[in-house]
Amino acid sequence: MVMKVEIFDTTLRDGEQTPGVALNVYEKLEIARQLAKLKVDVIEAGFPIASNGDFNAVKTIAENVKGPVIAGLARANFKDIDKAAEALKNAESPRIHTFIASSPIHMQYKLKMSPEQVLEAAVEAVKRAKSYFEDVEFSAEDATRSDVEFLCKLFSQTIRAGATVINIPDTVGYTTPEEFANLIRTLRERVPEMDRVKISVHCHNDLGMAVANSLAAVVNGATQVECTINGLGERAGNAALEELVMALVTRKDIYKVDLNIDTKQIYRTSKVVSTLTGIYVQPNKAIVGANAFAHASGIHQHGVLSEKSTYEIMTPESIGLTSNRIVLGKLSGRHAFVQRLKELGYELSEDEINRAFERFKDLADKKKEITDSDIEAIVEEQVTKIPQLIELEYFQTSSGNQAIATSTVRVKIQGNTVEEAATGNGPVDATYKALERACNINCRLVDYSIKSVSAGKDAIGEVVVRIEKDGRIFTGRGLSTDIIEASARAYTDALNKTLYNSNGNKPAETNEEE
Ligand SMILES: CC(=O)SCCNC(=O)CCNC(=O)[C@H](O)C(C)(C)COP(=O)(O)OP(=O)(O)OC[C@H]1O[C@@H](n2cnc3c(N)ncnc32)[C@H](O)[C@@H]1OP(=O)(O)O
Ligand SMILES: CC(C)C(=O)C(=O)O
Repeated sequence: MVMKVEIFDTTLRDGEQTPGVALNVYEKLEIARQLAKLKVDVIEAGFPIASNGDFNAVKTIAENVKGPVIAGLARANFKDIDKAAEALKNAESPRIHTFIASSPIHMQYKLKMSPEQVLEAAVEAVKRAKSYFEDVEFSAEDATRSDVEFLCKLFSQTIRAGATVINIPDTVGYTTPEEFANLIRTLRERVPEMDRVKISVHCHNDLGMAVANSLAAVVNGATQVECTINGLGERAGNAALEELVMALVTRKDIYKVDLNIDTKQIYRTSKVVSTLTGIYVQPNKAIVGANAFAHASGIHQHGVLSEKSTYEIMTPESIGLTSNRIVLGKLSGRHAFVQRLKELGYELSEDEINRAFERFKDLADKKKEITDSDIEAIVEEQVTKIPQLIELEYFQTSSGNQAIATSTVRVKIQGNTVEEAATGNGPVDATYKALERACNINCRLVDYSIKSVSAGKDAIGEVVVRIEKDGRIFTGRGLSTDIIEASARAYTDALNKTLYNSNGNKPAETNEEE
């Protein structure tokens, strides 16, 4: 039988211990709802004794989020446990997570307690928690720097007192995969009671080994892993949920475990957490970083264009992205360049491609990333000029915070003058709708960007739009000191290209008339 590993998400508790992060009740609830969509098994919603805000957050999540077990943290004392029980009482599946440190350093200098006192406090805490709920987790904080004999005693007695989950934290990220694997094996061998509970691990990333240590524990029998979205957490953070999950899924051949997680929700969850915590994800972060599915070098780009699995060990779709990204720059090759030309609707001759590619490489030496608009400009300047089938003759908009935005446009389309009006969600939207009507073209706006290309009050605004028609992308550019006019010109430019293309012209063919 394939072993099941449960995912215990502690973004809302240990993740909130990230310096600079403080989530309010609404933000915590939103994250918890997203974690439920991700189908984590357990949400550790907070530490109810910490503050009234955290108590309310745990209570609100317990009352509103169904599906996962909802856990609340408590030190090994009755005050914390009673408070956690109060916050969790309306949860569908509540769990009290109580902990106390077991390492000589922590017991002597922090708790100022003897091992016997720690043992007694742990057992009493578990019994108290058990008087509220069936599901009780006990953690031996700093387990990886604890005496193994003492850990065995602590786990044996807390299980007998009613713990249903035993957590073995690497609180300070000190252990290594080999050492941690050995610890989990030893505890399972020496504590017979461990067979009847879930064995959990909670690894910190101080030496960058949180995920590797957690995986080593899974191989040795851990059935629950504690982790956070984007690897948030105290100091260097916790094991990153997305990395753990995708390692277990992608290398199922090695780990041979089942998970409940809906991996397609991973990217969205990462975004929600980074937006609400304000902690940005580094671009090269595994799985959810902006570059995790981006290819920048020619040899790799050629590989993935031929067969994605040459350089992708998992699909972008599996984490909820729509596609990978080919980033054009100075290290790109001809294959990727030609592919992008095709995607942009150009069909060039060999000679035209050669000229455009040469210009592309020159530009790429000066610019970090070559955008679609740059490629359009290269092709138009080097290879082709598209005739103006649509000319914007006139436009007028009216809008205001109390008025429905309206726009009237007059265009000359293949020699005929057409006037149309439309309302919209703002003057730009109204103008775009009026232009579509006037030109009788149905298309989808994919991207709109505006930037200033000069300085000062009379700065010129450049609008670049990308529209999709029949699966092809067309880019339009417009310049004006009036941003509505720049927007209207950019859209007219893009519509002109769609019309030219649908008239049966090859978009990049040289046209001598122009
Ligand atoms: C490894 C982890 O990540 S554990 C979770 C860490 N998270 C947090 O600490 C965030 C929330 N914490 C807080 O809001 C506060 O620290 C509180 C409310 C828990 C406690 O606040 P205070 O009462 O002001 O105590 P303070 O934080 O200064 O010191 C911790 C006290 O708890 C004791 N303590 C620490 N861990 C435990 C434990 N597991 N069981 C029992 N007592 C403990 C310490 O010995 C110390 O006791 P003392 O006040 O008698 O000296
Ligand atoms: C409370 C425990 C599980 C913890 O956060 C740690 O040891 O890092």
